[in-house]
Amino acid sequence: MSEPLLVVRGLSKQFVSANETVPVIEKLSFTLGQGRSLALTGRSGSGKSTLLNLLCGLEVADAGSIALRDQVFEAGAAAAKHRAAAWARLRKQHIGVVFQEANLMPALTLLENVQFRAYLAGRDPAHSEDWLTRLNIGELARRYPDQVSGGQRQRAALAMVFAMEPALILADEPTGSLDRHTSDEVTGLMFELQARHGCSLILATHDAELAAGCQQHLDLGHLSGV
Ligand SMILES: Nc1ncnc2c1ncn2[C@@H]1O[C@H](COP(=O)(O)OP(=O)(O)OP(=O)(O)O)[C@@H](O)[C@H]1O
Repeated sequence: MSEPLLVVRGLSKQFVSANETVPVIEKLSFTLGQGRSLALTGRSGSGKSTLLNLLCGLEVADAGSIALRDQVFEAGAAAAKHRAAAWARLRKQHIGVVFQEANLMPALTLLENVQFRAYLAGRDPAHSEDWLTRLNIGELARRYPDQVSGGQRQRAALAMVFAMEPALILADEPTGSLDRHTSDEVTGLMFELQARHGCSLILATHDAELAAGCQQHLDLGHLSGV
């Protein structure tokens, strides 16, 4: 087993709305080694997106702890402001997030989006155009996000993540809006990057083939007994 990058212990999260409490993640524990990939599966509503949000600090857990690189986040322990700042630093430099909606800056071209993401993470932006080319959108580098399709935006979002050379990639249905051929290419690239740069990968997916390509598997539907 490689050195652990991420150690999750007793993690719980519930949502409280006007008339009900929805327990989503209950006492979840798992470890992900450096350079390993983990498929996160489970039926719709089983908590995949919620867990990814917890793992990058966009949601706060009710109980448990998350240890990532040299940081330990205990639910309720550290001051919220300190915790938010530590998560923001991790997201800027070490966690690449690819969620269902590609999060590009509308005033920047695709190339500028990738360059800016690399720059923010302290990486050399010189390879940005290569990443767009490898994702088959090199010819769209100088277009703005609203001048390309949803699938092309998603590939640009992946180029941004690759250009920042993260320690951990969190991907929520990253190939959901792509056709099978492009999806296979993008997935291949993700696994190649993982192998070559030793970054770890957590993929929330409904795609059994994609899940089977990962080294570890966490089925949230199974864990919560649904
Ligand atoms: N902000 C919120 N307030 C209340 N309930 C929420 C909130 N966010 C998510 N939920 C509920 O938490 C549960 C888990 O949602 P989540 O989006 O994590 O599921 P998922 O497994 O990612 O689903 P899908 O596969 O459909 O994307 C669902 O029942 C959802 O309705």
